[in-house]
Amino acid sequence: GLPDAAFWWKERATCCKVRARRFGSQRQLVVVEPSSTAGVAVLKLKNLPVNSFSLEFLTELIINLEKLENDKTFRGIIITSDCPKAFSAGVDLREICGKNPAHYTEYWKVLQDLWLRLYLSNLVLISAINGPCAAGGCLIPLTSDYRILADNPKCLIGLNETRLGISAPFWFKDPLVNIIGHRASEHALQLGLLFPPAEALQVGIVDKVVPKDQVQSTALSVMTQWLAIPDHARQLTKNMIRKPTADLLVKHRDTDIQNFVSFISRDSIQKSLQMYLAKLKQNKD
Ligand SMILES: CCCCCCCCCCC/C=C/C(=O)SCCNC(=O)CCNC(=O)[C@H](O)C(C)(C)COP(=O)(O)OP(=O)(O)OC[C@H]1O[C@@H](n2cnc3c(N)ncnc32)[C@H](O)[C@@H]1OP(=O)(O)O
Repeated sequence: GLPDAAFWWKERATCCKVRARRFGSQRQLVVVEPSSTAGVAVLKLKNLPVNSFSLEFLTELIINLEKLENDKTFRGIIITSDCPKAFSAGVDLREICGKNPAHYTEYWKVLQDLWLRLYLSNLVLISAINGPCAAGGCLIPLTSDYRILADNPKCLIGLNETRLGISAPFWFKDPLVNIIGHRASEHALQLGLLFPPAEALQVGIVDKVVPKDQVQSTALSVMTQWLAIPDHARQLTKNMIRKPTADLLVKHRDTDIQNFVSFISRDSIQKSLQMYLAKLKQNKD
């Protein structure tokens, strides 16, 4: 529950800061701005070109989320993309291709950290999804409290892992099941479906679809509704609903890492990821 998670966060926060010093990059991959609504921050993902989850980007994202969580002036965060091509292309395939087990272990731990930080956040999280959102990229919307998608045929959203010859981990699957239900998840996950906006709304993977230029303003007005509820009551309720799902990862983190590392290290898996990456590079607009 929360004490466990608090323990993990403290320990992992130190690791994140050490890692951030290691990268020492000048690029700002995450931009946080106060919004026009008091108590609301807008967090912009800016890892060009497609907000793929590199280790450096994940580290910066976690540090920024932690700062907001600990800053009592903030009650809610709107998460959006500052990359014209995508909300997020998910796991950076270069992080899970051609590296060694120690790297895969570190990477997976950090991805778990991000998930826990988001899923158990006390703040109201709203995803303003203004671009395509694939596989691991859905980690942010699926751990948010509310999801708004831009009404554009390019804005596909879903867990398409099977199309890469891999499987989504249980902690991607569980929030999806909680949100869209068992049968729809069974269908979406096995076929690796990427939903266009109208279908995404129909299946329930997003809560609202609006024209792209209204995503931000809609997120702010939805946030106002959520902030009308007293924080302590909303937080207790959120924790009560999410704790059983979160506990599964908190309790099985090490096994999950071992499973991931042995799965991703297989030659056959490496081959299919390399093929997918090569295909992405060929299919240029
Ligand atoms: C016992 C069992 C245990 C189970 C253990 C679990 C197993 C593993 C679980 C791993 C979970 C992984 C989750 C993932 O997230 S995998 C990534 C999936 N992502 C995708 O499929 C999206 C891929 N990208 C796209 O579809 C498009 O790029 C996009 C629609 C987002 C944008 O299209 P656009 O045409 O505008 O741009 P480009 O395609 O030209 O992309 C620009 C450059 O970015 C590179 N790129 C894109 N996505 C990625 C990525 N995910 N990783 C790395 N690089 C990426 C692309 O190649 C272009 O690069 P270049 O400009 O250099 O060519």
